[in-house]
Parts: sequence; structure tokens; C-alpha cells
Amino acid sequence: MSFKRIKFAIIGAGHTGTTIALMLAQRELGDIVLLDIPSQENPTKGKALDLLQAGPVQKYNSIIKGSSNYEDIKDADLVIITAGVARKPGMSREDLVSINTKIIKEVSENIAYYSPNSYVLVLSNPVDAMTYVCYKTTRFPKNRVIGQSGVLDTARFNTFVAQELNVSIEDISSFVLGGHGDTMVPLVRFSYAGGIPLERILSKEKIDKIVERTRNGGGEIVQLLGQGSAYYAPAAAIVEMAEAIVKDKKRILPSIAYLEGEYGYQDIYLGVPAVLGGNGIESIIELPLTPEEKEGLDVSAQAVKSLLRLLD
Ligand SMILES: NC(=O)C1=CN([C@@H]2O[C@H](COP(=O)(O)OP(=O)(O)OC[C@H]3O[C@@H](n4cnc5c(N)ncnc54)[C@H](O)[C@@H]3O)[C@@H](O)[C@H]2O)C=CC1
Ligand SMILES: O=C([O-])CC(=O)C(=O)O
Repeated sequence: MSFKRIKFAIIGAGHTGTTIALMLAQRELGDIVLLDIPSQENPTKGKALDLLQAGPVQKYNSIIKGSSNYEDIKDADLVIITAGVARKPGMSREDLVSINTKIIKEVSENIAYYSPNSYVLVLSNPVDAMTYVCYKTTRFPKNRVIGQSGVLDTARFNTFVAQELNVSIEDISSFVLGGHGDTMVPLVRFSYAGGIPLERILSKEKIDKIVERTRNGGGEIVQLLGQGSAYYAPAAAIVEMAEAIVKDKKRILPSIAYLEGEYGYQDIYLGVPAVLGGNGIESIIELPLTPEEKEGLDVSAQAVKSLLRLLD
């Protein structure tokens, strides 16, 4: 027997895709194929070569290749989907549903054909619905198709709490559940600063403001950028999930998972706490929610369900 290097494929070599490639390489998690559409072949090869040439300086050994040919993702272990269109100021993530559904279907068909045993992490928006499309198209088992939203939303919440308290981000822990949109549910009751419940050290008004800013976290950056959306924190979030899987870390991370009765929902992808390890989503943790929290999650699930109905 011999040990083998992990092969990542990133579909979509735009802002998030290339940043993810850099972060995967910086952690030396494996080799990377960056794939984009044929009209972007040369820029994709250029980005990959540039990333490869950062290796000798940063001392990473990852091999990074750019391509527009799906043959190159053959037998990838973990595929990350960032292909598609990002929103512009004034748009919601949901406005991207029809254009990105077409793209995710095509991408997922190719993943199923060329990397039938892979684990898939989805970033493209609206991400709850796009993860569902990927699951239905690849027909992979549910533990192998996972979406990213909660790690990012939680990171935003933690950033704002640390800023407000003027303490280290290292000591903040919290949890954001639900869909990746205005209806996401930051669980204040499960949020702590240095082990102290947040509600003990921040006023309700301040917490409410942080919750609101978190819900609008992506939109705030879209407005500031003027074109495109966030990519550094989203890339960091998905790399955290990828690392949990390829290193079988069994991290408890908020993940967009397929639900079959958990939290009372059926046939939906939604952000819930999950154990991420070598088998992808290894289990879903069902927290006992207060009626108010459950109501918030219901609203979020309904918003995702109405998007899924549009797909039909
Ligand atoms: N779930 C989350 O938390 C987040 C989701 N996103 C979403 O991720 C997606 C990508 O964002 P960015 O990288 O900033 O956009 P970008 O526009 O910089 O890159 C997207 C890339 O996808 C490529 N692409 C388009 N159609 C393709 C196809 N059929 N096959 C392969 N590649 C294709 C484009 O050529 C482009 O290079 C967007 O939908 C965005 O809304 C972004 C940040 C956070
Ligand atoms: O806001 C967007 O469109 C991109 C995204 O999902 C985020 O940054 O949370």
C-alpha cells in the first residue's frame, strides 16, 4: 500500500475559486485543478501558474493546474463548486437562481461522470438551493454533497461581537443556523465570549444590531465592492470545511445538509450543526430550540422551500 496525495477540483476560477486554491495550498491540503469555461481557459491557466509560483516563496508543495477540460478533474477526491454568477448591488442572492441552476446542473453532471466517488462542497448562490440541485443531479449520497454558509455567517457574527467587546476573536464562539439569506438564524443563546454567555455581557439592543448586521453581512460587502461579492472570508470558510473532511477531523460546523426529518423538515438543504469528517456529513446535531428560535428557523426553511419550488 502507498499513501496518496489528495486531489481537489475547484469548478469556477473566479474570485472565490482562486482564493480557495491559495488557501488550500497554503495549508498543503493537496493538489488542485482549477477549472473554468473554455473561453476562460488561458486566464485560468495563468491564475494556476501564478499560484504555483507562490509555492517556492510560501513553501507549499501543492501542484496547481488550470484547465477547461473536465478530463483533468478525473477521480478528484473533493470538488468545490464556485461556478456561476455573483450578485451586484441591489440584487438578492435569490435573483441568481435561474442562471446559476443551469450552471450547477451542467457542472454537477460532469462531476458525477468524472469524479463519481468525490465529496462535493457547494458555494455558488443561492447556496441552499444550489446544493439541492447538485445533490439531485449527481445523485450522490447525501453525506457527500454539502453546502457552505454557516461557517461564514458565524465568522461574521463573531467578528462583530469581538469588535463590540474589543476582545480577541479567538474567545468568541457562536452558531448561525438556517438558510444563507436575510432569514438566517444566529443562535444568541448558544453564543459565548470567553465562556460567558453573550446575553450576560452585551445589551439586547447591541446584540440585535449584531444579528441584523450579520444577516446583511454579504450585502454590506456587495454594496462596498460595487461589483461582485465577498471572497476572502467565504474562501476561508469553505477551506475550513474541506480540511475537516480530508483530515477526518470530526469538527462540529454549521453546514448546509440534506434533511430527512431533522428539525421537522423533509427534502430540503438547510444550514444545521453537523459533524464533518472523513465521511462528509457524519451526523446532524439536533439542538433543542425555543419556540422563538424554531419559528425563525421555520421562516428560513420556508424561504428555501419557495426557491426549491421555482426549480420545478
Ligand atoms: N455560499 C456563500 O457563502 C458564498 C457564495 N458565493 C457565490 O459563489 C459564486 C462565485 O462567486 P465569485 O467567485 O465571487 O464569482 P466570480 O464571477 O469571480 O467567479 C465565478 C466563475 O465561475 C465561472 N463559470 C461560470 N459558468 C461556469 C461553468 N458553466 N463552468 C465552470 N465555470 C463557470 C466564471 O467564468 C467565473 O470565473 C457566486 O454565485 C456567489 O454568489 C460567494 C461568496 C459566499
Ligand atoms: O453576498 C453574496 O452575494 C455572497 C455571499 O453569499 C456572502 O458573502 O455571504
